[in-house]
Amino acid sequence: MTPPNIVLLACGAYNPPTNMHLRMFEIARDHLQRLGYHNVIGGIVSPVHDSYGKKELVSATHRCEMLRLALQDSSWLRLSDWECHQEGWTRTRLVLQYHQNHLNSILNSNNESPNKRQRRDDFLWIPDDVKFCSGGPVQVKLLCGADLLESFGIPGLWKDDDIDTIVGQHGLVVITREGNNPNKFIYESDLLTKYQNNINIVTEWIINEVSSTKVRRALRRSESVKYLLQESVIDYIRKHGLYGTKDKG
Ligand SMILES: Nc1ncnc2c1ncn2[C@@H]1O[C@H](COP(=O)(O)OP(=O)(O)OP(=O)(O)O)[C@@H](O)[C@H]1O
Ligand SMILES: O=C(O)c1ccc[n+]([C@@H]2O[C@H](COP(=O)([O-])O)[C@@H](O)[C@H]2O)c1
Repeated sequence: MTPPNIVLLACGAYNPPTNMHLRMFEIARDHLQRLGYHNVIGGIVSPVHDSYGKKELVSATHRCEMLRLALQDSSWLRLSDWECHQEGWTRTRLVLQYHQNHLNSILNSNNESPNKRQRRDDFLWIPDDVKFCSGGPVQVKLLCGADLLESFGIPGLWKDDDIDTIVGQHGLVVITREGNNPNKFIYESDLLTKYQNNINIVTEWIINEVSSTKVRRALRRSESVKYLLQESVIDYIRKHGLYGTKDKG
């Protein structure tokens, strides 16, 4: 059987997007390549809908615009504003399924008519040097930090069925994060242990505890955030006076 082509999808608030949000994709792809998966063909960043209602969340318009700027130099990562344009918040399982179905339907129509490929924006981001037409379908895996994995254990937050589908059918790539212990968390969960082969833990040795919360705090206090975010994102934040930067020059 032809192995599936892997697309990594990360979801979150991106309020604002930090360099670590981008780095996650790079270290995940490196890790998978070292394990012999040379078929990681793309990465999707999917910011959450405004109605998710997280503290201090700026509008999806701003978050999408900041992500667009942050991703503009990447050849293999793209923003998806699909989640933001839905009527309300969408569960992550459905986001993964939407993208997987969407990419596979493009792939199928692409097989029928190669010219169609040129016309589909969605496809243009897949690097040309990737042997995408190996025939395998696309499998969209969830890329997340270890804190998101551990949020599976918060009572009532995620549906058990959704966790089953996300881990069993899509798969997880988890980046370690200070203060979390994903291996122990998996060990303590029967469900996650059952699907252990579908979970890749990527150890981030260059510990980088940047978080959007800390960046917002620094901005509010007029402290520098240079090198934590892309320059273009910092300019955007200042231009629009986001996160308390209004009137601070
Ligand atoms: N420093 C980091 N190390 C590992 N994963 C991270 C890091 N920062 C963010 N992530 C991951 O990025 C994804 C998107 O996260 P999110 O937008 O909630 O960022 P955040 O910095 O954790 O935000 P906030 O501080 O506002 O809660 C999540 O899977 C999260 O675990
Ligand atoms: O699908 C779910 O049930 C689910 C439950 C909690 C959080 N999520 C997603 O996890 C992402 C990060 O959420 P948070 O609260 O850790 O910033 C965000 O994209 C949410 O849509 C998803």
